[in-house]
Formats: sequence, structure tokens, C-alpha cells
Amino acid sequence: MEPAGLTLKLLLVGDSAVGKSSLLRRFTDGAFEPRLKPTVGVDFKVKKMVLEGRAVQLAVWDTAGQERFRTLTPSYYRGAQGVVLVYDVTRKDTFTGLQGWLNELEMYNSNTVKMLVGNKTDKPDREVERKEGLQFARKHSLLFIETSAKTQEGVQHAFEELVIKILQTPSLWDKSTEKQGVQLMESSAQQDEGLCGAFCPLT
Ligand SMILES: Nc1nc2c(ncn2[C@@H]2O[C@H](COP(=O)(O)OP(=O)(O)OP(=O)(O)O)[C@@H](O)[C@H]2O)c(=O)[nH]1
Repeated sequence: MEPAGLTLKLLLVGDSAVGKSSLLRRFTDGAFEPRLKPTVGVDFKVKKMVLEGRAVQLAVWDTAGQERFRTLTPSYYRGAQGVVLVYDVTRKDTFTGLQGWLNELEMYNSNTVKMLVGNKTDKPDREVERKEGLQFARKHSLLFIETSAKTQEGVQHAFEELVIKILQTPSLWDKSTEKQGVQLMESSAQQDEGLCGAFCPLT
């Protein structure tokens, strides 16, 4: 029998309306919705990929950026191997807010690979230059990429780079084998946190 593939838990965080749900939608469904409603609580999608010859199932948790849902977020950090930290290149406030997200990450789960994503590069009214994003990423040891969920530029790359880095860091996932037996549902829904904490086998 084929050995079970890896399931990795990824988390999308960042201020409201930076495009977290749109990036996830683009990545999992290849689509873009110009008038997406804000996420309520948390959403969840699964995507299977083969990377570096390895079958991986990604469980991607999309958190709400709105302040009123922020108290929900800490429990979702648990068991994540990768975090996509998103800002909007046309809104400086979402860039200056990154330090707060990093502090929260450090507090709840410091053992993750982090990818900084500057989204909405298709828009003309840029407030954050690429080199500022790059500098911030270097300073905090984050992977970095700019994307547009609208045109799809960089989106696939962002997730792939993050997963490759996680695969290159076995200490993040090989200790979690005790979670075997937990099954993932192939669905997108507002979920409770108990569905799949960190690492689940492909069935
Ligand atoms: N032009 C452009 N618009 C985008 C892009 N990504 C997202 N948007 C739009 O920005 C708005 C907010 O996007 P969402 O994906 O809902 O943002 P979010 O970060 O998930 O927001 P919360 O759920 O409130 O945390 C929507 O109207 C999207 O259509 C992009 O790359 N380019």
C-alpha cells in the first residue's frame, strides 16, 4: 500500500480586507470574487498537491481580520506548521499592523514557517513599495512574495514556497504522527477547531 501522505495545517492571518479569503479562493478554486464578504470567525479549505515528489494535503484556515473576531484566532494557531501573513500593498496601515500579527504569532505558536505576502499588486494606488516588504521580511526571517489574487500573480508560488520550506523542516511535522487516524472532510465551511489540529494522514 502507498504510505499515507502528509497533511499540513496552514493559517492565513492579517488585517481585514487585505485579501486573505481571495488568496485562498484563488489558490484552491482558481477563481476571484470582486465583492467577497468579510470572513465570519474562521473558514477552512483543503487542497492536495504533489511537491518535491511528495503528496501533501493542505488544510488552510482562513481567519477573520475584523477586530471583533480576533479573540477567536489564538486557538487556530495551535498545530499550524505554516502561516501566511498578508498585507495590502495599497494600504500602509495593513503593513504597519504586521508587527502586531508577528507578536501574536510569537505568543501562540512560534514554531512555524512564515510567508509574508503583499497582496493587490494589480491596483495602481500602491502605498507600500516592494523593497519595504522585502526589508521587513529579512528583518524578521520571513519568506516574502507579492501577489494579486485578482490576476493570480504569485499566488501559487506563495503557497508552494511555504510548503516546500515546511517539507525541508521535518521537525515541524514528523513529531505529530500521534494524530494519525484523524480524517479531513473535503469541504469549505465555518468550522470548529477540532477537525484537524496539525497533521493528518491522507486516506
Ligand atoms: N484588486 C484586487 N482586489 C482584491 C485582491 N484581493 C482581494 N481583493 C478584494 O479585496 C476585498 C477584501 O478581500 P477579502 O479576501 O475578503 O479580504 P480578507 O482579508 O479575507 O478580509 P476579512 O475576511 O475581513 O479578514 C474584496 O472585495 C476582494 O475582492 C487583489 O489581489 N486585487
